[in-house]
Amino acid sequence: MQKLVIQGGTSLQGEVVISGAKNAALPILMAAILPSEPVTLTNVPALQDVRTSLKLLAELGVTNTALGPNSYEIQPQGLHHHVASYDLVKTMRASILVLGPLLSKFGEAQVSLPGGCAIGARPVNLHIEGLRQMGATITVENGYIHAKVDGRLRGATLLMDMVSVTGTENLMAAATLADGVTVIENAAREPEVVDLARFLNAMGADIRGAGTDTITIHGVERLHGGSYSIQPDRIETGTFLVAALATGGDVTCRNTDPTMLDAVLKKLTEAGATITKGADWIRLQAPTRPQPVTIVTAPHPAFPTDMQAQFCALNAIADGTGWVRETIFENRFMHVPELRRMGANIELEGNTAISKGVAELTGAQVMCTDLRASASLVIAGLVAKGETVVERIYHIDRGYEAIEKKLQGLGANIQRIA
Ligand SMILES: CC(=O)N[C@H]1[C@@H](OP(=O)(O)OP(=O)(O)OC[C@H]2O[C@@H](n3ccc(=O)[nH]c3=O)[C@H](O)[C@@H]2O)O[C@H](CO)[C@@H](O)[C@@H]1O
Ligand SMILES: C=C(OP(=O)(O)O)C(=O)O
Repeated sequence: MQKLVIQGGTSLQGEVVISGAKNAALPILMAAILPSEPVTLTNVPALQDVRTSLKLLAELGVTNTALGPNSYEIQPQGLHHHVASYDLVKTMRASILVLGPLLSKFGEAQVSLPGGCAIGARPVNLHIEGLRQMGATITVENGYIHAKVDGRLRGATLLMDMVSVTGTENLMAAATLADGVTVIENAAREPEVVDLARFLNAMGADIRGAGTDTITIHGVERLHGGSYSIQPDRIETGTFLVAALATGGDVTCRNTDPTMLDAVLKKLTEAGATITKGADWIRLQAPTRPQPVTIVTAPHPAFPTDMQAQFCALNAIADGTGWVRETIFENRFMHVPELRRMGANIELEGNTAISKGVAELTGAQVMCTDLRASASLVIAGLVAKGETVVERIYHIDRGYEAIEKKLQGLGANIQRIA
């Protein structure tokens, strides 16, 4: 199994180009089933999750042609199969995003239940309830969701019990081809929901209100083909900025969008960073040592759960005591015991990680448990004295394109070894 080997202690300097967003690319790839003509997607990040999505689509008959390392033509005309198998779904929870588009376009979908993962149980009851309200018959048997609809889905008013990002995306995508008007209330406001709406509208859908908590979708008979560029990854951007701050560096992220990162930039500033920004770039200049910060994760526009592990690594070396409270997932502190192995002084009290910053972390052999936990270990390794070996990096490859190459470009001493 591949590992990352990091010699810590170098401050990151220079420029890094941010990739397209994983969490925008995945719903858009699944929604590319919906149009009746080919769709060209650009700025698609080269990630394991994207490769899994393309494989899942291919099994349904939706083939693709790579037009370059980050662009694909998706051919939805071949859709002829309706089963998303456990073998693929178990490697990528976001496979659930195929449910709404497949049911809406094909009239039938059989999708393996994704099950829980390292960060929490992550049920999909809201996805299922919403589709039922739109007229689908859904049963769960033998670990699979079996969904069917006679004719088209029907527009409905869907009040979401909780804010769910992929729940909102699944229902919004399904509603584009439904008969009538669908209103999603208490919708997720994440920028990735907005990117999906923009994509679907570019293919002829009629979606209004994405980015607010009420989204209205007027169903249309068909979607056409076209081209779309995936938005930049705000979480990758935030991760590089935290790495820059933790290492006392000076880094500019290019091809990004500062407007999606307000909560993260606020916390970086509180930690002592000087932030400057333009339309598509953000520069971070670090102080000698970061100040501790307090963070409460919550749905957008509040602080994103996908950035809390990275800030745990930052608090670990800050000049004082800080804390991070996780309110979205029940088990998202798997990085804490690993950070402790590197000398961090972090206590867990319920859903809060309280960190007394230490002057120095020391390199160690550590193990990734999930995607963002992996990012926090890489950040800690960049700061630590000596060598850090990060194992099980298949987690990191799900969501960070060429992470070691990008960090090498900023001067880090990091190698991928087989
Ligand atoms: C591919 C993708 O975009 N993944 C993101 C998405 O995950 P994902 O869409 O899976 O996360 P949700 O927004 O759905 O989850 C929020 C909370 O709602 C709960 N819930 C969700 C659905 C449901 O049917 N029932 C239910 O109880 C979840 O267990 C969790 O506690 O949003 C999360 C929260 O910003 C991010 O961490 C993930 O990176
Ligand atoms: C939790 C994440 O992703 P997923 O929902 O794909 O597991 C993430 O991107 O941090």
